[in-house]
Amino acid sequence: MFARNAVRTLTQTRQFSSSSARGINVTVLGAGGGIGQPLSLLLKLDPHVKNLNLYDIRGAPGVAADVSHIDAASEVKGFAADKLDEALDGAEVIVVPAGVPRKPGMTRDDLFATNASVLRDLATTAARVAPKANLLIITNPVNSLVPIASRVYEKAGVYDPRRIFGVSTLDVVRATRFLAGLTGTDPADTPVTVVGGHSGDTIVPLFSQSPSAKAILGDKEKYEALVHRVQFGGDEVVQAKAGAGSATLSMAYAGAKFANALFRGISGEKGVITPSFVRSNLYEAQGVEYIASNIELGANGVEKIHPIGPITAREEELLQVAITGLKQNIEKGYKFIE
Ligand SMILES: NC(=O)C1=CN([C@@H]2O[C@H](COP(=O)(O)OP(=O)(O)OC[C@H]3O[C@@H](n4cnc5c(N)ncnc54)[C@H](O)[C@@H]3O)[C@@H](O)[C@H]2O)C=CC1
Ligand SMILES: O=C([O-])CC(=O)C(=O)O
Repeated sequence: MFARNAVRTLTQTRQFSSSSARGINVTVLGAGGGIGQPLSLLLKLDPHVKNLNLYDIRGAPGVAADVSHIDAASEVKGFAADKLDEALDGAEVIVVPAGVPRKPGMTRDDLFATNASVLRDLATTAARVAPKANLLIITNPVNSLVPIASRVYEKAGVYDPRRIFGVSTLDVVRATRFLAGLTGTDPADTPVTVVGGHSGDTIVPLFSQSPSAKAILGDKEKYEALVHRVQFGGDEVVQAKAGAGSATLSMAYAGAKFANALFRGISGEKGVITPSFVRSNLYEAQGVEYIASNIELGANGVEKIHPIGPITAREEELLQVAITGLKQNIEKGYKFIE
């Protein structure tokens, strides 16, 4: 009796929604890591996924053997270091958490020296083997690595700006959770849009667009503390892990959540809207070619970039600070690739 109920409950409360599931081929690059392992687990549970290829320079076949025993429909395969082409063959969505994480005292930009080459090399192969796949970049610094990947695809003659995403969903998840913690509401009822980039003061939560944040907006001290916590939430985890890395579980959740939104868009669901760091003309006039804002996802990736919408004078100030930081981060990426 208990077992039957438990099984039914598990099936009925699938983690991610699937109004229109169709089989999608997904490859994870960096699947053996702190994010890669739980992310692979969550992708295995997503009913949109048909084939799940797990690649890493270390340990992917083991992770794949483990995840493949889970009783979900998708087929899981593991690929060792010298099998990158095979891992990418036929991919429609590529999720990349490959690279080094921060230790206390480091900024995300300090990861550039190592991760820029990792991303450039993986993107070069992805552009050759699966040029039409959607590329979801989790690796930091996102603000610089999305421009690098874009240039790699441009040089390969296969650039489609609608298909390269910087995953900034963890900022949305944090803003939503932290606000709900203050207001006592269910996070599901208090979504927050976060725009800008993914590091420190380039992260701009738009609490004025969340009705439940009204009381917080009126309390300057509380509001500023909340904004700061969203902008530097990553540091909180890095410090608490004390040298053992940065956010992995919440990031795996955020990565799987964004991937699920993309899967739904690809599968034909209308009105799937969430923030992501993408090529955008919203602030091009100010010299910024990439920025996170709400985007609508569809068959070809980014179907529509939504405007920032009405914001407060303080949010406009935060956005201008973000734009200054983003310009430098993007320029650094471009310089590296040239
Ligand atoms: N976008 C976001 O919101 C977030 C991004 N991150 C970033 O995600 C990245 C990964 O973090 P963790 O999983 O904690 O690190 P980790 O060190 O636990 O795992 C990274 C994995 O990447 C693999 N790897 C390294 N070079 C590779 C290559 N050339 N090809 C394939 N795999 C390769 C490693 O073998 C390792 O298994 C870091 O750069 C981190 O800063 C972390 C949290 C949030
Ligand atoms: O803080 C880090 O280095 C990892 C990250 O991007 C986050 O947790 O938002």
